[in-house]
Amino acid sequence: MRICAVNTLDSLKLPQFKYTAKMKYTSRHNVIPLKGGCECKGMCSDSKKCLCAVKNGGEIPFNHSGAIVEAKLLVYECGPLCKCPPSCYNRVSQHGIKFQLEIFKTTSRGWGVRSLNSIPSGSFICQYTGELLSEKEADQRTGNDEYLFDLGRSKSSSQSMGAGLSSVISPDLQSTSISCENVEDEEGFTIDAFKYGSVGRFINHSCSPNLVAQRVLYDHDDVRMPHIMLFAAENIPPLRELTYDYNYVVDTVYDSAGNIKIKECYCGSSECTGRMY
Ligand SMILES: C[S@@+](CC[C@H](N)C(=O)[O-])C[C@H]1O[C@@H](n2cnc3c(N)ncnc32)[C@H](O)[C@@H]1O
Repeated sequence: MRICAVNTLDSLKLPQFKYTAKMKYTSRHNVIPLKGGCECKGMCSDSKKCLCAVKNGGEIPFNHSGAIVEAKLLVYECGPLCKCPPSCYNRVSQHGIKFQLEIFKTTSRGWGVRSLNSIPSGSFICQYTGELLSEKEADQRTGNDEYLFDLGRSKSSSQSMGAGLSSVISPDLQSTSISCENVEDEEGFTIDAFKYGSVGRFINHSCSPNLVAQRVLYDHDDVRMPHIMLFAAENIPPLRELTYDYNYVVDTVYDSAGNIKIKECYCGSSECTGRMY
C-alpha cells in the first residue's frame, strides 16, 4: 500500500530512511526457528485442538472481523508450518497494513501518522519494523536513539509490558515476564527504525494513546524478539493522529555520560504528564 507524506506547515521534507515492511535480522542473532505448527485443516475453530489457540491460553485472540479481543503479553498467530489456510482467523498482523495511512507534519512533534479511513477498535494498524539489535549494540547508538523500541528481556520477575521506545531505560522496569525455553542468557533486544523502518517509525507518543503495541510471534519461536504490532485501542475517526504510549519511566533514561535525560511531552492530552522521559 502506498503511503503519502504531507506537510502543510513548512518546507521540510521527510527524512531519508529505507522502507522495510519486515524486520531486518542479521546472522549475529540466532533466531530460534519454528518447531512446528497447528494441524487444523479448517480455520482453527476448535480452540481446544488448535495448538496455536492452546498457546494463546485456549482461545483465538482475534474476532472474525480481525480485531484483537484484548491485549496480551504475547500473541501467537498461526505461522508457515501450520496446516490452516492464509484466511485463518488467527492470521491478522502478518497480512500487513489494511488502512490508508498518511504521514503528516505536526506542529510540535515532528512527523506523525493518521489514517484517511475510520478504524474500528482492535484493528491491526502496522508493524514497528527496523534492525534488530542486541542491548549492547543499542547502547552504542545513544546519539541516534529516537527510533529505538526496547523489547525488554525474556526472563524477568517484572510484570511491565515494557513496550516503549528507549535507549537506556532501566532494564528491570522495561522488561517482560515471558519465560523462554532454550534461551540460556538474558540478553535483551531492541528494534532500531532509524535507518530501516516502516510507517510505524513516525507514530508519536501520547499519554492518552489510541493504539496499543502488541508482541506477536508467528514465523519464529524466539520470545526474546517478538514482532511489535500496533493495534487500535478504540474506534478512531479519519484524520485523528495515531499514537501509542512509549512507556518510558521518567528519570530512567540516561545519556552516554550517565546523566538523566529529560524530554518534554507535547501530546496535548488532558492527562499529559508533561514529560516523555
Ligand atoms: C519514533 S519517533 C516518532 C516520529 C517523529 N515525530 C519524527 O518526526 O520522526 C520518536 C520521536 O518523536 C518525538 N515525539 C514523539 N512523541 C512525542 C510527544 N508526545 N512529545 C514530544 N515529542 C514527541 C520525539 O522527538 C521522539 O524522540
